[in-house]
Parts: sequence; C-alpha cells; structure tokens
Amino acid sequence: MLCAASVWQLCKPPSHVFLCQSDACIKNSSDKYHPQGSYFLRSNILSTKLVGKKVNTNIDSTYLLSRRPGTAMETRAAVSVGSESTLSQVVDFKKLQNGSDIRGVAVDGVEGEPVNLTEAVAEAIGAAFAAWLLDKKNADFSTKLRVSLGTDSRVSAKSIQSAVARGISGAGLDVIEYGMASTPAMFNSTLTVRDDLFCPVQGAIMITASHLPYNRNGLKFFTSDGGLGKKDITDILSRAEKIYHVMSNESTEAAAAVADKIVHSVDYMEQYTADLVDAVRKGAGGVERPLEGFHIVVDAGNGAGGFFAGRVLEPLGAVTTGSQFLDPDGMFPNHIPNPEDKKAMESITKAVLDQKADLGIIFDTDVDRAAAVDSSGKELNRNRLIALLAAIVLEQHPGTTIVTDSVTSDGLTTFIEQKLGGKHHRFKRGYKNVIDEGIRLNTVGEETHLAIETSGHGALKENHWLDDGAYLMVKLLIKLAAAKVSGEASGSKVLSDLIADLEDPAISSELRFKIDQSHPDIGSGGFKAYGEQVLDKLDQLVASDANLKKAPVNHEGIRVSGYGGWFLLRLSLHDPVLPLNIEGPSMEATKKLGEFVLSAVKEFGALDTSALQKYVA
Ligand SMILES: O=P(O)(O)OC[C@H]1O[C@H](O)[C@H](O)[C@@H](O)[C@@H]1O
Repeated sequence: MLCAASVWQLCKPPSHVFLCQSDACIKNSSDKYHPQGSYFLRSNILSTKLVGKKVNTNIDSTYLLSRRPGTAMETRAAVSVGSESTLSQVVDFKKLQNGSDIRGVAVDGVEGEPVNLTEAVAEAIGAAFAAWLLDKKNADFSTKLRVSLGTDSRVSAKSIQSAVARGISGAGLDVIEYGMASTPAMFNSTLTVRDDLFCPVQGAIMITASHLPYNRNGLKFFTSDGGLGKKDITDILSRAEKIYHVMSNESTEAAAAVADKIVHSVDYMEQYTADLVDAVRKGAGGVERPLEGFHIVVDAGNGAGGFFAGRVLEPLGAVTTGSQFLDPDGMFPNHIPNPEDKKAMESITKAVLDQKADLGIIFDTDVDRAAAVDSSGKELNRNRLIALLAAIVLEQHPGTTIVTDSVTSDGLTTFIEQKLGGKHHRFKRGYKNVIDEGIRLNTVGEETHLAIETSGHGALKENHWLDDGAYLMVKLLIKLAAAKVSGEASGSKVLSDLIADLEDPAISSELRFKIDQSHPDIGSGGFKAYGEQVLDKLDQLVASDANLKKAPVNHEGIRVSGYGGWFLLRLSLHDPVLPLNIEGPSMEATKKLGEFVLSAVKEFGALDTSALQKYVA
C-alpha cells in the first residue's frame, strides 16, 4: 500500500530507507524502489532536516525503533508497516485547544460529553510534542532530548500519562515520569540542574484540567522559555491529527514496548519542595525553622497540592493540624479545588476558624493557583491577594508596575497607585496574557516584578516568571516568618495590616451571557464577530449617557464607570460567552449599571441575557 499523502512518509528501498514528505516523492521513487513496500511513518517525529536524506538501516521487523547507539545514524522513528489507521473514532483535534492548553473529555459517564481525549489521542499528542520539540531545538541525531511528565489527581491521570509517554518515547525521546506533581514543578524541571533527576529536561508536560470536573483532562506544555503559547498548541494539535490518522493498535503496542525500556520514574517533587523551603528560609534570614509557632491549615481540595503541608510547611516548623482534603481523589468529593469558588473558600475559612489557625492556604488541582485566609477568617483571594502581593513586591521594588487581569477593581488601582506608590497596569484576562505582558513591559523599559490574575494565577520576575500558586504562598510565608523573626509581629495580622487600606467593593458580581451559535443571527464570522457587534453597540451607547464614562485605558472589552462603580463586558477567552463583571457601592448602583447594559444588548437575539434580567428585576 502506498503511503498516504500529507503525512510524513518513509519509503523502503532494499537496504536503506528514504525519507520523504509528499506524493511526488513516492512517485519519483517508485521506479527505483518498491512502492508496495512503502512504510507509513507512525508519527511525524522526524526533524524536517531529514527530508530527502538516505538513512542506512535494516528494516527487518515491523518497527524501526529509536536510539541505536553505535550506528552511523540513530533513527528516532517508530514506523508501522503499510496499513492505515485502525482507530475508528473520528476526533476533531481543533476542539481540544483551550487557549494555550489542551483540554478534553477523558472519562465516559457524563451525558452529552463524549470522550474525545482518548488514550490514542493522548499518544498522538505526545508524539506531536516530541516532533515540535525536535524542530524547536533544531535537534539532530546527536542531541539527546528529555521530556518530563507529571499529573494531578484525576482518575484518568495514569492512563493519559502512559499514553503520552508512549507517544514521546516512540519518537525516540527520553521520558521521565514524575507521577503526581504540580504545574509549576513541571516548568521548574526545565530549569533544575541535577543529573540524578535527569534534569534539566528540554520539555515538560503537566497532565491536568485544572479545576474542571472529574471527567475532563488536559495537557500544559513547557520548555525553559516558559509555557507554550496558542500558536504552538495549534501546531502540536495539527501534527497530532496527522499522526493519529496513521496510528494503529500495532504501532501503539510497539511504542509501549519502547516506553517500557526507556521511561524512568523519579520523585522530582523532592527538589521542587526543597526549593520552596529554601526560599522561605532565605527570606526569613537563614533561620532553619522560621515558621515555628505558626499553625497553618492547608486545603488541597483532593488535588495535587497536599505536598505543601508535609513537605513545605512542616520542615519549616509550622503545625498543620486540621489541614483538609490533602489526599488525592480525582472525583473531588469535598469541593471544587478552586480558590475562586465560593464553597471552596467557605470550607477553608471554616477550617481556619475551627482550628483557631494563624493562616489557611488553598490550592487549585494543579497548584498553579492559590489563595489564603487570615486568622480572623478574612479571605485573601482575588483583589485582596493581588493587593497583598503588590504590597510585598512594592516594599522590595518601590514604584514598580503591577500587571493584572482586566476584571480587577477600581479600589485595587487606588490602593496600588495611591497607597503603595506603584503603577497598576490592568491588562487582559488570561494568566498567560498577564504574565507575557509583564515580561514584555520589562523588555520595553517598564520595570515590573509581579503579574497576577484575580483567579489566583501569579508570577514573579524573581521566580523566572513561573506561574506558581505555591510560590505566591511562599511570599506570604516569608512575610509572616520575617515579621516574627524580627519581633515586628506574630500571626497573620501582619498580612491583613498590609491591605487594611484596600477598598473592597460592597457588591461584586459576574454574569455570563451565552451566545447561541445555532441562532440565525450568527453570521459567517461566528460567535466572535457577533460578540464584537454587541460590544460595538454598547460602546456607541455609553457616549449618550451622561452618568457613564468609558475607561480611558482599556485592553479588553468595554469598561465603563458610573454610579460609583464600574462594569466590564468582554468576550470570554475560550467560550461562546460574554462575561459581565459589575462592581459598585450598593445593589442599587450595580442594578443601574446592569439596566444600562441590558438596554444596550437586548436587541441581540442570540444572547442569553436571562441572568441579567433577573439581576435587575
Ligand atoms: O474568559 P473566561 O471564560 O472568563 O476565562 C478566563 C480564564 O480562563 C482560564 O480559566 C484561565 O486559566 C484563566 O487564566 C482565565 O482568566
């Protein structure tokens, strides 16, 4: 059978193989070689550098496996003999993209949510990432590339991890499995230098769907340059789709045999947690157990963050009694592991008060987001967490710019600029947008040390701009410990005092308007173009209302102040949704803002504004 067009192909001459990429190549070579003996390349893992090159090898079995030391050329390909994919499920790979992550349904059982992140899909994605990495690193056969894999606590974690490992190792790259880890730890593994842990790795993958329900899973990718962006993910998914189409049960079995031999397992969290412990000790003036005398309760929501109690806080001397949901449970039976979730925050607050603890710390499933609760039960999340971190960072770097997402409060701007003497750069929603903006500002001469979202994602320049919820908490711990060591204060009051002047909005609401994509009003531009029309209309009407004023600088959607409060209507980053955030000094004020928005958008039939109608009623 001939090789399929548009996938990487391997045509087999008698004693060597010829790598080619197009139909023309097959045709041109068919006289000389035997096209009937052509081989499909199971994955498009070969570097573009190899196209058209002859590779001396012996194909005497079904698979050409990777790494054959001592030969003139190490072949990184696993190939399956001329058969088309035997995988029957049709998968829309584009739908698996969620901004700069991959997300899908990995477990059956929820009505209307068919599985689209199967093991075969995950294997194809692993192979595609390997191909992307080989190209990115401009790797030739003498380069040894390693990829680390970690997971959160999801029920599908192990099977997806093994599938991704098969894809990568089948492509000839080394795989280091960490098992349960955290998203920031995975990025860290691209920076750590430690031979016994096979670090640094050149690529890292965290298998997680953050706080989403148990049936979902996903992948986040890193190199030492940071998290991959949207374009990279589109590229990886398009490679994965091609790979998927030439995969078969036999090729999976062969890749599994390679994986069995070359996948290593290590406890990388030992290194990552040691780094966190060191950071607190250093910040507290070199004291071995600077948290002695503190009682700190951790809530991991049955995600991957349970390590923080036993491997970070306890070695620093803190008591962690009453910590909850530290054991991983991918069904998340207690509450959603999400510091933005009301119930999750109520749960950790109750634990702090019940235990009479000094502080509570809560993480999302994969520990890239966090929030805290002080000893009085005051939630230190959203604007308050940003204010707190801004206060700490501005003590170290007076006048610096703090980058945040778009839904931050006006009170936060006043606090950062008037109280702390910093500059508030309110940017867009999306942690990657926020962090990238922080990095960009520094390159154009505007000094910034903190980029943070209300969601609890945050990154500091001093920590390689690593999006790390655990490191945000480390900054709070350093503040606590240093105040105690210097005799300045004890307990979490030192934190609450830092944000005593932050004005909290009396009312803060988020309403999300769904756009019905099957509505006849949705034109060829789809929901995005439709959403833009809604925003344009709103924009026009603002000018005609004397009570309202458009924000002079705004990077996303339409932000307007009025009645002592503000609203922001914007397009969701991922969904056919227009989220509306409203804040104000009273319900009366926020209702007035809501009424205005409703009057502007009510003519848009594809928009579900029922939540707003209820809100203003
Ligand atoms: O635009 P939205 O639908 O509100 O979603 C925005 C949010 O999406 C994800 O959860 C990202 O992790 C966040 O960084 C981002 O802020």
